[in-house]
Amino acid sequence: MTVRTTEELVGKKCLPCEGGVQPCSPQEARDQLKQLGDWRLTDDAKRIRREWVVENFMAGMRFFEACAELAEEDGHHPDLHLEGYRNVSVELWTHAIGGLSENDFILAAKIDRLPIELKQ
Ligand SMILES: C[C@H](O)[C@H](O)[C@H]1CNC2=NC(N)=NC(=O)C2=N1
Repeated sequence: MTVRTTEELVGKKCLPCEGGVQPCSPQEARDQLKQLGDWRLTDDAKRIRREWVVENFMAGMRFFEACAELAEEDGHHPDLHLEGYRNVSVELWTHAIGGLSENDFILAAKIDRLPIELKQ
């Protein structure tokens, strides 16, 4: 997988993924993550995850709504978690291949640009 800048990723659209392609390697993922916000590679190297603390529960739900609109637009969907009423985390992986593809980094770059009401 070619490492792309945030600008390049934001300018791309997720491609339908029907499986049959190799997930990107942990090293490729780590190299690509350097271009993004505070995303971490999960221990199994199959997903990327970012966390935020938002102002309140509804701020979390508004952020999820914005993520959902992105996902529907791109046809690629995050795992969304809202725990302890203000702890938001988003996980991205490509289900069809059981690991990471460029789609995940495209969506992460776009999520990084969404408005979010962080806890003051
Ligand atoms: C055809 C289309 O690519 C699939 O239905 C999409 C839908 N959204 C998806 N989202 C994620 N995260 N992984 C997938 O493999 C996936 N597949």
